[in-house]
Amino acid sequence: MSLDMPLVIAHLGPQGTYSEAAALAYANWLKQTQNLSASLRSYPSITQAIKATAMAETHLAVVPVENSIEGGVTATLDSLWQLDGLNIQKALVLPILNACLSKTSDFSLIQKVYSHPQALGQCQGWLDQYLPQAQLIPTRSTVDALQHISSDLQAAAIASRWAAQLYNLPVLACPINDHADNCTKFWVVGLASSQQGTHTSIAFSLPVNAPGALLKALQIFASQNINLSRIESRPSKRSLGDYVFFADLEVDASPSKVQQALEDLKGCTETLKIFGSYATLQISESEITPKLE
Ligand SMILES: O=C(O)C(=O)C[C@]1(C(=O)O)C=C[C@@H](O)C=C1
Repeated sequence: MSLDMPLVIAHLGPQGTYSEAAALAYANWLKQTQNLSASLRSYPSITQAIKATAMAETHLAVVPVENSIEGGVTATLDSLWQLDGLNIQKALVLPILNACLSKTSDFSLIQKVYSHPQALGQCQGWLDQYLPQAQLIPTRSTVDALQHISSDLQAAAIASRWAAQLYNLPVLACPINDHADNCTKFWVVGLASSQQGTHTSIAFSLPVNAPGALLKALQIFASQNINLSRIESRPSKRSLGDYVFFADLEVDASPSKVQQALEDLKGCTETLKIFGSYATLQISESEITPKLE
């Protein structure tokens, strides 16, 4: 990969996923603010998109990290814990308006609903109310769900309205997410170091599974008056009850205090990963669906 070549951005594909929309919004932002051109490259899984960037096959990856209804995207958190060298360059927050797509307009005919597990979870209440008879089937992305409905009148898929438009499929209902303000945060990750921004993200494991071990780590932030805007645990996969903790720290007012806190944190964690500091871009519905009225 040479520095002269246009930026390549990895994302979960195929064409028409929310991840592609986030990657496009970021590419547009790069063009407008830095006159940089970027091309997108789609991968069959979030893990593969992140790995491609860790191995320098692409410059960046745009991956979902957290949804306002469903919470953390485990493939992203687990990959960032396992791989080395990646830093968060930017966070993007996208509104997510899910649509129910099907070739039938008769709800009572639908026996199967396909989608990405995050999208199925975001519409759980709607599915229970309108399609209680349907079996919910997870797919690798919202767009991967669409192949199942092209010839099956008993199937529906959950995807975006622009995916419906792109693949010429009818929208039965939209939006169907259980909360109107449904949004997903994406991280732009890359190998470059990132030191400026409003938030710093970290992940750590504890040396002992003993009373007070987590408290001791968190006390460092409390005593430096650093607010945590998110804390989340994932199984370490070593043994039952052993966890890795992911935290986002607000750095705005006090980058030097955060620096000091991270130094102190090294002393009471087993492994500490620092993913860098970054700013957040809010993307509006009109920026990601330019072709829809
Ligand atoms: O399947 C897609 O379209 C994706 O981009 C993945 C994904 C996710 O993993 O959270 C992205 C945003 C939405 O929350 C739903 C699904």
